[in-house]
Amino acid sequence: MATVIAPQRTAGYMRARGNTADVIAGSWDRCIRDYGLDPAQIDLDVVSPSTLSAHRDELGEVVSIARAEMENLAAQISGSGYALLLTDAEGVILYNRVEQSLRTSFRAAGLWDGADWSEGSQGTNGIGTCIFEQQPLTVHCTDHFASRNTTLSCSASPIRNSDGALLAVLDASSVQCEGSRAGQMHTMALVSMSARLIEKCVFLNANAQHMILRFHSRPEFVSLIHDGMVAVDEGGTIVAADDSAACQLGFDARTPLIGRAVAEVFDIDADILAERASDNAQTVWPMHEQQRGRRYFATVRTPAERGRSARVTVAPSSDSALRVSAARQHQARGFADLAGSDTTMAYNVRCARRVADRQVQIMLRGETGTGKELFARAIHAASRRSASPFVAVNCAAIPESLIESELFGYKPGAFTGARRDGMRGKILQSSGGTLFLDEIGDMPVELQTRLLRVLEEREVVPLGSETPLSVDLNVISATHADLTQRVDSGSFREDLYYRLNGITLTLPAVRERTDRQSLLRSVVALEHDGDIAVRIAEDALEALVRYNWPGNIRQMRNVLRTALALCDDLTIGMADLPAEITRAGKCSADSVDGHCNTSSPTVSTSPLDCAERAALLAALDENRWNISHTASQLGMSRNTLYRKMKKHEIPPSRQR
Ligand SMILES: Nc1ncnc2c1ncn2[C@@H]1O[C@H](COP(=O)(O)OP(=O)(O)OP(=O)(O)O)[C@@H](O)[C@H]1O
Repeated sequence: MATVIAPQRTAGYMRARGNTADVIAGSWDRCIRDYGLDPAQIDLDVVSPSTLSAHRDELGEVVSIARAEMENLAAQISGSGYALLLTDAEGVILYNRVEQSLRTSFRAAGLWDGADWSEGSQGTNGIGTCIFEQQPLTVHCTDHFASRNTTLSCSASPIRNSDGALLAVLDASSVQCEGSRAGQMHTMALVSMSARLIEKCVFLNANAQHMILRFHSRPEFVSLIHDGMVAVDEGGTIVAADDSAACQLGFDARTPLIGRAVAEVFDIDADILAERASDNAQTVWPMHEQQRGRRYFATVRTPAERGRSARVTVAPSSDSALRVSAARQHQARGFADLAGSDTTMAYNVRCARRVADRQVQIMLRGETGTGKELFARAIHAASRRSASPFVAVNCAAIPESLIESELFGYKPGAFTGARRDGMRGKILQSSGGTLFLDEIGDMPVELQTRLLRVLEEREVVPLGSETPLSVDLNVISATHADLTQRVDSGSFREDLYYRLNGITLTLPAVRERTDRQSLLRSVVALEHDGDIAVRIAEDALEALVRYNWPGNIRQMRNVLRTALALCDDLTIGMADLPAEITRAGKCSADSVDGHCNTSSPTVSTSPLDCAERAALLAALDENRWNISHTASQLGMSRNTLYRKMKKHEIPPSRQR
């Protein structure tokens, strides 16, 4: 018998059918052709309690990891009328998180433990279609195939195991079809972030017996949801990798990474990894990828049998980039503290003081961790705006789909998943004060257009509203990238670039600063709040000054914080510093840039050895510290090169 589709729904279906690539149209097609479903005749299948319990057992600890994250997510969307659901890969709901007052309506809609929401059973729906497509998606109102489900709006994201196979689905559903499909983007982004976080925990637990390398091109993103993770066995072979690792390294899938030696992919091998692995994996190391020499930062976690218990679950307030960014420490420091005796910093402070109150938009440039945000806070504190808020937004840390609502805010009920009372965006929150837009180069182009309009018209229109609100906006922006290149490539609007760039101040990297000693002392003072002064032993101070600090002041703070915790009698010595830094201290006084130049007092001082060492360093520099390229230029194997570097105490990656 032919499937009958109600007339008002046929039009929507036919429109969708015009686009065969559309996932909803594809799903409707399957419902009719493959599953033989009739939209008016779809009943709910519910498994028995014993079958439900068997489904839960099969997923094991994934259920408890997911439940912990669902608590966090529920706190974020509370009051928005959404239920959170966890299903297995067959579409059976294993666990629900629904507010007490909404339980009856969700139960009536079939969004309850034991119900089967696979596509073959319920037709097109968030859970079932997500399982088929294996990608995050929203199925909104009449996108649903079954007539009985057209009041639902569901955003679902797959959860994969460490081999990439589908394990479960996390879904946020509403039983009241409100707003547009596009309005679900906010909910979709939150659900996807939670699903990624659950996958991270699953990956760590599944590979507890291996070393885990977590990496990102920016040090502050290491150990957060966007970092790449690879598991490496004792022999140095990559045994598992996640999608983010593959994507950062330029692969379409994880498979090309599996089975490869870690030393083929990065300029590190199993020995170096084992040396760097630690229980808590707090130390962030620089390393380079072999193919193009791209630099990353990484932590290495010890295998479970050598470290403490390695079972991982989601912390009560999970570590998404958003939350961490908000928690960053930025104790106020005035210009006087920041300038030091470095001439570039002194120039920056002089310029900033002059323009702070002159309606000149300041753009700060500098490598990561050079103190751009702290500098922006100092500008704000020195300006007439200091009594009003300083509001910081890191455009790179917020998923693209959330930047708009974060910046411009939204009206109550602007989209489902939104807070009931709406939200004043960061632009309005900063009115009268200063809006600090960090990593402005990562702002999507459409939002650049909206920001430009706000800057020109001094009015902001929150999402879902038509009423403009006036705003007294002062923007300080920051970037580590060369924005002129982005302007040339069309990914950054030229008019916005000139609007924001009244003056550019470039903060020097630590290795370029001439006041490294006083900077170190100032950071120690900041980290140690007791009355008694902390001493730094002479050799330790020399090593700290000589090291070239790729992560700049942020890395300096981390190293000194650990050293302060480890040191005896409030004296930081060589033993309290990481090996990378003490190696720098062993170099001769004429070393350059924190790595040894031609000789090392701890190894042979024979002229032949010194010459070999100098030749190795020159070749490594020439090849941007790419081990494969250097080895092939010198006509030796990578292993021989590593052995020689070890002999001459040359660290495996240049600390840039
Ligand atoms: N002069 C300073 N003295 C002491 N600590 C500092 C100084 N400058 C920066 N810091 C600290 O270094 C860390 C990094 O600073 P900040 O976040 O301002 O750098 P950033 O350049 O904005 O980094 P990113 O580009 O990665 O966002 C912070 O913890 C900050 O408090």
